[in-house]
This record gives sequence, C-alpha cells and structure tokens, in this order.
Amino acid sequence: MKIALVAHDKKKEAIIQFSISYAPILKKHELFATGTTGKKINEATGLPITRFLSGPLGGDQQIGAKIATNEMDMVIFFRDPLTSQPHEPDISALMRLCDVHQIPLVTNLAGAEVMIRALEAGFFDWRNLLKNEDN
Ligand SMILES: O=C(CO)COP(=O)(O)O
Repeated sequence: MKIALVAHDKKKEAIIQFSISYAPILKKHELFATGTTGKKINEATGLPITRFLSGPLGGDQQIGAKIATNEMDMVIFFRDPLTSQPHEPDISALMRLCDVHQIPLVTNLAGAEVMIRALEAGFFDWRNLLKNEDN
C-alpha cells in the first residue's frame, strides 16, 4: 500500500513516536510524506520515504495529485486544529480529494492507531482489487 504521512509542526513529535511504534508495519509499505515530516520520520526510524515538497510550498497538493490519479492508498495526517496554516486551502483540498476518491484518511493519532492496525489486519485489501480493475 502507498501511505502518505503528514504532520503539522506541533504534531511532528507525535507522528515520529507513532512511526517508531509502528515501524514494523510501516516498513512493509511504500511511504510518502510532505518534506519536513518525511525528513524527521526518516531520521528517527530509518524507514525509506519518498518526500514531496513541504506542505506550505505545495506538498499537500502533490499528495492530492497522487490521490486523483489513484496512486495513493491512504493518508495519515496529524493535523493541528489549533494553529492557522497559511496553506489551509491546500489542506482542505487534500481532504476533499480523499472524500472524492474514497481514500481512507485519518487526521489524528487516535484514528491513526485504528488505521494502522486495520491495515495490518487486511481491512484495506480492497484497494488492491480496485487497482487491479484499473489495469
Ligand atoms: O504543512 C504540512 C501539511 O499541511 C506539512 O508539511 P511539512 O511536512 O513540510 O512540515
């Protein structure tokens, strides 16, 4: 599965701890991230991660583009709801595209824990079926 990992600045430590805790699961998948989030997770875990631009410079939109073309299977987004973001329209657009294309999206740690365990249990195998239909 192709998984996008994204965290706003005040949630970076949380996504790092999450990634360390679930590295045994994450390492079985293809990981993508916005710029700074990906750098920090890679430094903390050694997991290979394809990095897009930093969020404010277009990274959320790059992930959105992958969703639009059915090249991303889920989004784990540690969002900071208490700090205004200069690129709020990009964030809304990313979440909207998840809804448009039925891409599983979580926006906080509690959801991410459920998502990653569901992933490991095979709950998202239907994504592979969809992709096979596209081919
Ligand atoms: O701003 C972000 C998501 O909206 C995250 O970007 P960075 O990972 O580059 O900090």
